[in-house]
Amino acid sequence: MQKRFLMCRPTHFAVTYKINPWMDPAAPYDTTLAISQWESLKATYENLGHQIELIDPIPGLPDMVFAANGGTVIDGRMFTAQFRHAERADEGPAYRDWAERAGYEVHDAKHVNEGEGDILLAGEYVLAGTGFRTAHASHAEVQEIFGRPVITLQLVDPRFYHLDTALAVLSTGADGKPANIAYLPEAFSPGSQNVLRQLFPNAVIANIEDAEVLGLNAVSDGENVVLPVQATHLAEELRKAGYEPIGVDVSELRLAGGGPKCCTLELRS
Ligand SMILES: CN(C)C(=N)NCCC[C@H](N)C(=O)O
Repeated sequence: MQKRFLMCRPTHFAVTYKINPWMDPAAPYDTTLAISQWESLKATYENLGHQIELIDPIPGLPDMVFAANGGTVIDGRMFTAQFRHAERADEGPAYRDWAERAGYEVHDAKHVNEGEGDILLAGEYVLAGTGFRTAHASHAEVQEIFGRPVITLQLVDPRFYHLDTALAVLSTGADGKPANIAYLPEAFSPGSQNVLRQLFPNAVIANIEDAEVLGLNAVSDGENVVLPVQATHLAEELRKAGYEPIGVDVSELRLAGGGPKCCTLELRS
């Protein structure tokens, strides 16, 4: 199923502050390598037939490459992001302006939420993470704006601070398969694990080694799943479940705590 994605070239990528456990401002990073890894990710999507839109990177916003945090776009409406940390605050208006210029109906967030980092459409439900970044109060905003049932999921491990570091949507229901996900159970509270088991009895279960290379930060079109090449166990499980795993190396971006999905905001008209 062909998709439309918004991406941001990591021209100004850097690790100069620490807002998640993956980031170490004292460690070396390589912006040139980050750019070439990102170019390969973009080419991977294009080879799969997906359409890519680009937003201009802004100097001084080193995490802007993580476009998935820039908002949530469903049914031609954008719910804007409001970042938890001051270091990323200016990204919200930048993505908002892009959406307005592109003709989306823009709905401004009243509460902290980090876009598709924590808000994922999975069939008839919107799965919404909370615990580290996105405020629980924003889940009600999402439900009101998109008119879809929102399922709150409680994240419990600071390494998996966004929902899309612990859970990937594999099929949406719109791609001819029943909605399905892959996830790391222990990244969620016991109650949330029960909810996920009930809603997705056929989910692909990842292990901690997959999650530790951000393997669940994956992008699926219902058939092909683009994921970090280092997540070999998850790739095998996906293959067994009938998906085609496509490994990409975005290890330089992992130094900031992001993977393929983080670089990819889905635009749903
Ligand atoms: C799942 N998504 C979108 C992400 N995990 N995004 C990466 C954000 C990385 C950034 N340094 C931060 O900590 O906000």
